[in-house]
Amino acid sequence: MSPTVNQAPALLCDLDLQATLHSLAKKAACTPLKSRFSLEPNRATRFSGELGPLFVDYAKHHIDTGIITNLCELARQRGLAQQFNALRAGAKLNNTEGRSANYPSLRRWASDEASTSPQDQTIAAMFATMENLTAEIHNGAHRSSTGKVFTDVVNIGIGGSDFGPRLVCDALANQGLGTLRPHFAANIDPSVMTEILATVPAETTLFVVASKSFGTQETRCNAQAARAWLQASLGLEDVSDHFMAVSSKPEAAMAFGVREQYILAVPEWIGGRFSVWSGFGLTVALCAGMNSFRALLKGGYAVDQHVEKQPLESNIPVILGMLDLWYRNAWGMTSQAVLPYEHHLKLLPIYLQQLFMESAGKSVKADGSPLNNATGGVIWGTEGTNGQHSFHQLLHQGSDAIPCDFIASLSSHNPIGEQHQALLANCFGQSLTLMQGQSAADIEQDLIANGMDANAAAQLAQHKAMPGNRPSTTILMDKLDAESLGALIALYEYRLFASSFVWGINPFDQWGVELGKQISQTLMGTLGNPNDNSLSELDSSTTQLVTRYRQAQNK
Ligand SMILES: O=P(O)(O)OC[C@H]1O[C@H](O)[C@H](O)[C@@H](O)[C@@H]1O
Repeated sequence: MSPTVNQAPALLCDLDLQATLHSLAKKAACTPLKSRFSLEPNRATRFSGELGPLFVDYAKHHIDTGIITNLCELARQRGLAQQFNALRAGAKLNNTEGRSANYPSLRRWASDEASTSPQDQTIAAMFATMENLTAEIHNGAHRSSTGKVFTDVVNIGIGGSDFGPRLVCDALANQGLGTLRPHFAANIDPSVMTEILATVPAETTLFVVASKSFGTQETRCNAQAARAWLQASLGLEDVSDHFMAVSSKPEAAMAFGVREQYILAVPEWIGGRFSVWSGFGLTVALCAGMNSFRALLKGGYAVDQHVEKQPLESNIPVILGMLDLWYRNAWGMTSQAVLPYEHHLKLLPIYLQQLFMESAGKSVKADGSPLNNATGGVIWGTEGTNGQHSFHQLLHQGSDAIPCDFIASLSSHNPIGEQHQALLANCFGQSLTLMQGQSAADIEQDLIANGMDANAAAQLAQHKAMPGNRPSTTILMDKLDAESLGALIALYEYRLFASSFVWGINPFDQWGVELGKQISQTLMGTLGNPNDNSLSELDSSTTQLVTRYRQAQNK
């Protein structure tokens, strides 16, 4: 290894995150990414590692050994290891709601590690109910109101009660894991439910109403619509055989009309966007099998083990979390692209949008004091190669550098000729191009060599030049399955925790979504009631919108 890369800057000795990171970044920016590879022949092995069923390569980042040491030292100074211990011990890290966040305990259930703590017994009871409900549907013990075996499951839920099971069911689709067809209704837009109901058979469709609070407007409306449709289609008043519920408020589910034995109760401390590991995975168990659900947890458990046992410097989720913080706070980067080169991970970007943006979209520390640094940025992306014919232009030549995550499986469940090889060639080619770029001088020379006039070549070369030097991570798995998916989700979860804990924010609450809900409830009355005079209290823009809606109803 070259001594220039190995020279670690002095360890961080103060806690002013912004200032210390800036001085580190200033120094790091002097070495272009591609020259880091020539300076350090072992760079790829040094900055990569196995994480359960995943292989993570983070060598194409603006880092060297010294920077990693410094970032980990910062994490240490901010008490990251203690925070992880507290998380595992069930401390109430979600301080604004007085709840713990012990997600590893859910995944431990799928391991051989036995525990008799009261919390683990509650978890075991939840999964036993889940297993029974699933078995009764699969073996036909629980049938529809007309005595038929169920063929379709509609998960009615939104946010954390939708994204997780939707992602997992889509990821495992077409792997021959189950016979029940999954459908997902989240949005309150009536087109969603209408279109699902047009495709499912009333006699053999089971609705899983998934809502932690059982008070969410979208979910209640969609569940009511489903019930009315079943009653009308089957000519029956009692259609309760077609409903199951997953909730932390079983009494509210019962009041809605779900029978007690079909309610899967989930402990209150499990937050929506972390709930795929819990009873909220019921639709996964129904449609892909309980074994797949267990394998998902096992994949997550492998990451728990890694995070618990590895020192910070070789702790992959911690390093990725610190890189998020590095780019956000020291390089001023505002967004992060998630680019799955695997069709069945196409929902990962929207899953991660909720996980990261609802968790780290905060402007105060956990103790309520103001932050003097930026926190979570924007997460976005789509499946490769579609993005290459669209926003990759901005990734390559736009004025903002955006770190990218490339995620791929090494073999396909659906091979056709060399298509999967071509997919991977595109994936690896994109991260290489983002890093390497191409100078205007090289392009100009090529153009002239191909006969272009020197002036025209000089001008065109400016448009074609690629700045390069753009960082990315590549995450590989042998084949997409429940276990690798579980590891992938847990990796992102810990990565989020690492940056959040170092920032000092509470990543487990989401107060920012509440006011909008209240206002839309008020507007619901205003929109529907022409005699409602509260319009005078609204701004002129909102008044205009409400008036247009009212006029449209009278046309
Ligand atoms: O599961 P529910 O109680 O219906 O909540 C569904 C979703 O709505 C809330 O507004 C939160 O923003 C999400 O974190 C939550 O997952």
